[in-house]
Amino acid sequence: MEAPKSAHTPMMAQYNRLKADHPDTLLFYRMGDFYELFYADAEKAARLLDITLTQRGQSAGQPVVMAGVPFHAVDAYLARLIKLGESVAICEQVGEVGAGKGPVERKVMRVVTPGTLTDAELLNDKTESLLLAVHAGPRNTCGLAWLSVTGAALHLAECPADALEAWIGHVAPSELLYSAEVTPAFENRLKAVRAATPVTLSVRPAWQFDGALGERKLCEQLASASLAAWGAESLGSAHAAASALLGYAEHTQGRALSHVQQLAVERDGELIELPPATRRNLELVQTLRGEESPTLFSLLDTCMTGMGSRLLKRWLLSPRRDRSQAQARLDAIDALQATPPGTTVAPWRRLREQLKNTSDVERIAARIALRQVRPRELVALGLALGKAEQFAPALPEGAALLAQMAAQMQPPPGCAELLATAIKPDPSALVRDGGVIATGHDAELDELRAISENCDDFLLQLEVQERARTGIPNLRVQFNRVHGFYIEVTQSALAKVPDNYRRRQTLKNAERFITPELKAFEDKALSAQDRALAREKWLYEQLLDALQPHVNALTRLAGAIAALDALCALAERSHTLHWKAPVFVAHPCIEIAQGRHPVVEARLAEKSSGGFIANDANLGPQQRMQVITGPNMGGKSTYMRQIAIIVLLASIGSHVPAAACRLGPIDAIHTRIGAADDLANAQSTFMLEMTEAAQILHSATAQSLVLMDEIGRGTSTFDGLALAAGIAAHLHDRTKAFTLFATHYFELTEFPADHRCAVNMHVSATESTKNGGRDIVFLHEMQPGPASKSYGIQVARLAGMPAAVVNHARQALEALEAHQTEARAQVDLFAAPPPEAQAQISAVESALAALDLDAMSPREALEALYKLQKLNARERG
Ligand SMILES: Nc1ncnc2c1ncn2[C@@H]1O[C@H](COP(=O)(O)OP(=O)(O)OP(=O)(O)O)[C@@H](O)[C@H]1O
Repeated sequence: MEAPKSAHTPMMAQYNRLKADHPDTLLFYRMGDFYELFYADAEKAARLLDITLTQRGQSAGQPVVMAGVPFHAVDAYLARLIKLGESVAICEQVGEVGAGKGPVERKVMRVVTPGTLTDAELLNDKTESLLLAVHAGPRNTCGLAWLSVTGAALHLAECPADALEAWIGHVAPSELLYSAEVTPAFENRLKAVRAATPVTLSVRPAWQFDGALGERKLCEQLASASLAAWGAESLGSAHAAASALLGYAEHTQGRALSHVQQLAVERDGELIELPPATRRNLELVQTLRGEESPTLFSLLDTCMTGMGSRLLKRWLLSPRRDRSQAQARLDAIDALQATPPGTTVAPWRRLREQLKNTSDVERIAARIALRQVRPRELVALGLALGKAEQFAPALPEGAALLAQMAAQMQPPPGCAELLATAIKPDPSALVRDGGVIATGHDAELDELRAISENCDDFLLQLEVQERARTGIPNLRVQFNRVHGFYIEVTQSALAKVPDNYRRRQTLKNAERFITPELKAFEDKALSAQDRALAREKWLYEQLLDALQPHVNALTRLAGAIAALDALCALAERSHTLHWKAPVFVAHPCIEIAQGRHPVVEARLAEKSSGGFIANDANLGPQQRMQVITGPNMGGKSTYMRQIAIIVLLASIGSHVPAAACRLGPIDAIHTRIGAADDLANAQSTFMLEMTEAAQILHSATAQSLVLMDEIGRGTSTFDGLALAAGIAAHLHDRTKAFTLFATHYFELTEFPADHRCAVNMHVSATESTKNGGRDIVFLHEMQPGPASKSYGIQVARLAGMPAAVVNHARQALEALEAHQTEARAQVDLFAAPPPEAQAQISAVESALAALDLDAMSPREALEALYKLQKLNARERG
């Protein structure tokens, strides 16, 4: 019976079933050599990838709209879609073609999403792609759980609900999961995060955020009976987030993440706070224009491996308040820099040579666990294991951290040998092409290969034999992939062809034949090839099984190599850029001798445009605030930023660009610099400026470093000045943070006069003798005291302002200055505001407070209530 017109074709019915399981994901449906997309997916893909949209045939009475990409180029298309924040479900043909009646069996093998990437082609070597799940828990706390699918550690944290954005900023995920049942207000906050940073939001069903399930899954993952060893047993909200996180990661990979066996719990208050504004303003990993270089990280990262770069970036963005870890790294750098007696080369140099070309053991280990590893990666892993054996003996003694790493540097026993004997030294890229398993690893495979390899000998022998038998001297016995084996005879010799030759193919000048003997050989050879390929696939799976027990040790080894690489890079940077070790002290201070801004210094060196002028900075209990004045372009921002960067570098355990540095405890680095309209959040420059300043005033403490650059400039002069004065006073009197306060308001140079922990500093500049003293020369030196002039007009002249405008401005300035001196009212900008009126306490309230309720009998309580009522009536007249 014919199917009704309204029914889908069997293939489209299969497609629809698969698509129903992945409604929000583009479905790549494998058809032969193409991945096809249908209907709305096809339209979307055509738009995003600029591929052709076609219509073919009909299903359910409708034309089938489709678009496709060739399977061999799929990685490039995936990369583009992922970059645009899309997710893709990859559906493969898993059944035998032509085995059954309907379409070949298909299955979604994995889902590629921005936060769960595993393919080397899609991942950036130096950047982790993180998946974060957030859960709005009870009592105003949020649970967070995050991981990198190609890493070994799962992270948990709980934070107050209002700190969620800061935590998301700290984790910087590529993809964020949240429950379908969060409140609209919560969802709006996440959407605001997405507007400001490139993160894909993925909504998951509410039941997946289940605390009990999460705890169970975590225990399973860590092979532990409880989470107590990690101090994570009571983090219910984080468990709920972990449940969704692991569920989703497993769903995308189509299997459990057996390699994730480490847990790290991050607690509020352990890290030095680096709010997103600070990361941005200090250009830590991205320039203000959004580029990857020049940044502090691009300057710092001379790591030899991707693992090292990723770890160094993590160190840079997660400095700890407790300095023991930083001190351990500093000790390790010392040991790496000390040239051992009897040698001339510092250990870091030799180790960096050895680290060169070491493959990404961390990601390869994860891909082994996920069974996605490619043959060539296994060869690279084998080479890395060989190298790893040399690292531990080359590590210098005397640093606890290095000793700890040496213990983890032992490659898992037997792993290198297994790889060397199982995989060919130069295997094909893909297992399905064959030529992957080494000769001698499996007798059956060797035998099957021998049959096809002996082919050449057999064909030669047959050729000699048939030439002799037929008397055709140019007869050839050959093979091609399409037609198999054949005997080729030219037209002129056809008369001599024996009876047992069967015609196989006619060409222009020749005929091709087959004989029963050749046919028998063909069957054997071809089936041997097929069987060899199937055997190789099976052996590869066996090899992956055999490698599973090594995954844990490989991951530990990868962590140790990455740490060694990052430490050697820090040692190299310190040597090349003449940095010095900081010293941590317990009392509050930031003391820097001859500090430099490393990125500006490098840029000046590149352009050979003069040396960088180093400057001291001294902040301590008696001098908590510097009010910094000086001309535009004088170097105020550079000076302030360099102090923050030196503090940060010291806090991660790096040497610093200074002659010396002593650093007391630091809990946060806050910055309010520059003014860029936040169009995405529809905030004006001034609004943004005030929002950021308000956040700083709320969260900074006496152990925070605060950079305020030209606060108040986004509004009228009086408003701006008044606000700047108020903010300075708050930071000085209440917050007591270490504050660098750069300003163009000269009035603020009076601030230190009656604020004893503030001092004036200025960047020096002078007028050149050329051009009638009208040009300015920046000296970039920080000097005590306020600046004498602002030189705005000279800077404008330097910038190429037309002479007429400059002259006009100069005259106007003279007039303004004369007027201001006469009319300046004596306003005390910094006078404390009158105390807020104390609310009067009523007689009823004080009587109520005086009652000792626990000591009263019910009767006494009733009497007291009558009295209070009477009192209230009297008070109200
Ligand atoms: N210490 C220094 N040594 C050498 N060059 C410097 C130094 N500090 C700053 N510069 C140079 O001066 C330029 C301007 O510096 P910076 O932006 O810090 O000035 P500014 O005083 O903050 O200016 P504005 O008030 O306009 O923001 C820098 O880009 C750099 O090239």
